Amino acid sequence: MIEVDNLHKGFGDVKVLKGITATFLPGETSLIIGQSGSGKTVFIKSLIGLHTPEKGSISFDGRINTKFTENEKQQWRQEIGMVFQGSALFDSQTVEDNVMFPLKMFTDKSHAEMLERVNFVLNRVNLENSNKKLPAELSGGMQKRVAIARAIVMNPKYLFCDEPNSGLDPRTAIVIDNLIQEITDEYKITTVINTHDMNSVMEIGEKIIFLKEGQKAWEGTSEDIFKTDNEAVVDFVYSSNLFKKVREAYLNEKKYK
Ligand SMILES: Nc1ncnc2c1ncn2[C@@H]1O[C@H](COP(=O)(O)OP(=O)(O)OP(=O)(O)O)[C@@H](O)[C@H]1O
Repeated sequence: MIEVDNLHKGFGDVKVLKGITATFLPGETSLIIGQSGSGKTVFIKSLIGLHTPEKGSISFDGRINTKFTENEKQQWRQEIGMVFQGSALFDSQTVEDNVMFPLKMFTDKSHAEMLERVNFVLNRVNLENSNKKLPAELSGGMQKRVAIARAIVMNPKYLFCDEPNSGLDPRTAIVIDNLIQEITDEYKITTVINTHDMNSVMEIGEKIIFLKEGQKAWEGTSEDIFKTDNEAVVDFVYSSNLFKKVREAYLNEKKYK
């Protein structure tokens, strides 16, 4: 479980995060949404320790990240998996080497043991038989699956994804979303995703946190988002005519049931 308490972060005079409090649970996929500039990236960077809070705290199963000893920090880093925008794979390394990288870096497993784990996670993301391929030989969706395999190879407690669907067609995006959600549930990972993708919000929004100008302006599920009359959320999520119509249809259906 990750507990964020009254998190403040700014740069110089610019206040970006203004007192965010939120809880993220194991086995749950949480989405952070909000307009460009609302602070989503600063929030996720704070969670992974790239920004130090000015005020407030972030605790990982009771351990406050700013109070870690060097050893605890090392341990915690190994408990984190990350999927970045654009997959961030090493272009000159094969799929197998990309996925094996964290194991080489953090463990003293034998090559055979590492390979067994790599094959297990590649199989889990439906990418068997691609070990010797280079990223450039794969589609965008397959590259994302390699990135997910690499993120879970260390069996993380916490998974952070920054725009995991960027650059993917809607169908592939749903496959990736569902994969992240399944893995989260299966291995009871605490997963936090930054997204612009409203399809994701509708599909996998077990918990959605809406940021507005650095504050948590709303929290709920994808069910709740249809029903909410929070103006800022409605404005943001239903800025597309298609989603507006979906919402109207949903509300009408509920009314006549
Ligand atoms: N390192 C930094 N130094 C100064 N200002 C920063 C820094 N990082 C972010 N900001 C500012 O913080 C604000 C929030 O930025 P952030 O990147 O978190 O927004 P976002 O919600 O992720 O936007 P987008 O959806 O466009 O990625 C912006 O005004 C940005 O200019």
